[in-house]
Amino acid sequence: MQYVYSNVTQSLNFFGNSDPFELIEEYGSPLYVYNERIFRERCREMKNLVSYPNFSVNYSVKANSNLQLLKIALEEGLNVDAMSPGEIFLELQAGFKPEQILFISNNVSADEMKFAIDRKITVSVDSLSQLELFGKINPGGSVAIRFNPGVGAGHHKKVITGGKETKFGVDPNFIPQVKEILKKYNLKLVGINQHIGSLFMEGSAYIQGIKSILSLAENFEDLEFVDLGGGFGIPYHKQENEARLDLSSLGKELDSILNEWVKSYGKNITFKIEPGRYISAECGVLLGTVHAIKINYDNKYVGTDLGFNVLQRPIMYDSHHDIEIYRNSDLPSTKKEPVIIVGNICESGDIIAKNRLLPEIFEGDLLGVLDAGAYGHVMSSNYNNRLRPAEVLIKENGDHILIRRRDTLEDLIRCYNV
Ligand SMILES: Cc1ncc(COP(=O)(O)O)c(C=O)c1O
Ligand SMILES: N[C@@H](CCCC[NH3+])C(=O)O
Repeated sequence: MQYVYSNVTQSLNFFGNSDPFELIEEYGSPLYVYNERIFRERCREMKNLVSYPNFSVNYSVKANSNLQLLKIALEEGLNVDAMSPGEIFLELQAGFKPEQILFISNNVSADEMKFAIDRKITVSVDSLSQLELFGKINPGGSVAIRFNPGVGAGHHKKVITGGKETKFGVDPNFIPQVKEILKKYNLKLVGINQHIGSLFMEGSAYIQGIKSILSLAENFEDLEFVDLGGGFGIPYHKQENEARLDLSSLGKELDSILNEWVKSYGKNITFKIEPGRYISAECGVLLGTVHAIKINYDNKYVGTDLGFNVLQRPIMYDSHHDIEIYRNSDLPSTKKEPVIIVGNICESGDIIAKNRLLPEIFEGDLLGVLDAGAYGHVMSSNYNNRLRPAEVLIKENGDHILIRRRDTLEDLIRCYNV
């Protein structure tokens, strides 16, 4: 097999003892492939972000909740956040204890809130009405609150979750009402949290957000934790040598802010962070197959099985993913040309890469979509009644194992009443 374009995965020995053609032959195309070594490395980098002792890395499993990866995160000493009863269910299945889970709820039903409370999982609510609901369900209980101190950041407006234009968090102007509701239901506020948004590549907005949430925390006595949120970015433009987020200087800055703050607060509370993408994006490559090449008017289209049912990020946020080309024949690619890489879904927005300058691609080539381990499979769907791909793990010894099977046609009719 030749790496026709880009050797990012080759230099990482990403596919271990196999090559993409062998994996596709065994598990079908398209296919999500995860590298265990890289996943573990990212867990450790986050754990070592600061030297402040009471520090918890809560993996935000919405990025990738494959059960096998959750078990590895648990082995690495991470805790988790959850956004839904489904995520809680998976986390408990993976072996996390209730005290390792923070349910960061958003507009949940009473039953969903009860689901967490019954399992002794801390619930963070993000509106006054949900705080009232919590108080009615669990008077005298312990609760956390998500605040929105006004700072937002992210790679796209759809993923900015702090500031004035988002549904998330409680506006700090309502702190008096928060206190009234806490008192009314005799609730103990154990923690506060925020999340400014997803994907920052330099730490200034994150630090600004932390300063805001810490100054807000001073309104409350005897907190047990402040959760600073996630959003740590990864370089999606590896083929152009994009720099990594400088974790070392971010960690130093954090350490000095946190140590200083606990001194004035008078208690060594726990600080939590909630990274999702940073933990799982780079351990994942989505493999797909080129089935057709065509020229429509002036555009050259590369037709693949990588529809937006499989990876939604490009259609949803115009996100960039680097693409590698693998070939099992001697066909030469002599020139680079702009191509539009498309999937097999019945919508003209079904584009995975627009006007990408790549060496000539042929039918039968495989493509590797890099950094697909976060918000990849979890956001995939059965649109057009296509089957969601299998997920395979390249273990640390280089062998591969199937960690989620591909959908079957029978799966498509499983929920119908016929
Ligand atoms: C509340 C919350 N925490 C954590 C995350 C994880 O974000 P990221 O994957 O950017 O680290 C998200 C997603 O943006 C989120 O909404
Ligand atoms: N799904 C988004 C990130 C959103 C994170 C959840 N709040 C992405 O793919 O970039």
